[in-house]
Amino acid sequence: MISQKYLVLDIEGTVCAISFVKDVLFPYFLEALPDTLSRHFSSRPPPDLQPYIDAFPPTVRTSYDSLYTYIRDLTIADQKVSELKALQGYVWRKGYETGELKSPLFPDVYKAFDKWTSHHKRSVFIYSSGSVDAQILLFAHTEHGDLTKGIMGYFDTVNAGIKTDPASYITIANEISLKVDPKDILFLSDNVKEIVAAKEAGWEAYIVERPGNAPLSEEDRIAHKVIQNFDSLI
Ligand SMILES: CSCCC(=O)C(=O)COP(=O)(O)O
Ligand SMILES: [Mg+2]
Repeated sequence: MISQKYLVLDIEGTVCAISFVKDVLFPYFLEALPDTLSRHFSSRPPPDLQPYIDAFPPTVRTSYDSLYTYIRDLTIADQKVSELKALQGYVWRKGYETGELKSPLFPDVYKAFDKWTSHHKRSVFIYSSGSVDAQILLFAHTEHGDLTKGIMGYFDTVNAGIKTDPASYITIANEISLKVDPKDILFLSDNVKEIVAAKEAGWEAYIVERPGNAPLSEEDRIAHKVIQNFDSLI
């Protein structure tokens, strides 16, 4: 059981496997990309797509080919840039709404959410490089139903900042409550640089070591608390 009232969770490598993002979500996006861009470059471009395309640099928006190559390369390189993340969320919406995409969260996550939100009166927030829209879709369409009722707020690189910058965690703490003691917030992530940034902001932070995550060094294990699931936190 934890003492912190506020929990802030990373997504990829923490509540779901990296393979779900790399082997399911990204391929879905890359497969849908040609059709999405063709519609944008057609004689009747969908108005709701326009702002997502406008966010890319004007020099690459000049033709289908240059925009396609630019976005494909960013995706393959797993660049955490906000315009790419926003477009991915736009494209994934259809997959989630048709049932083609379902988020397979680790089994302990469902159990922990239930306990934290219904019994223990913890407030759960999400902080991911994926866009807020993409985060909401992921939690609304899990293999065990919609978890969004238990989530108090969502943070991404647009409304909070990059995840390796301590200033982002200060922004989030202020959004949670201006009166919050940073020690009362626990951040869980697979990424050691994010854990370091959160701790610099005064938060408690644990590394989550899930199957398929990047290996941790001995120094990481000495410097930080490492957990393999959420069972010890409920
Ligand atoms: C919620 S969107 C899917 C995951 C994603 O695109 C991503 O970049 C996740 O990064 P995280 O910060 O959750 O490790
Ligand atoms: Mg992660």
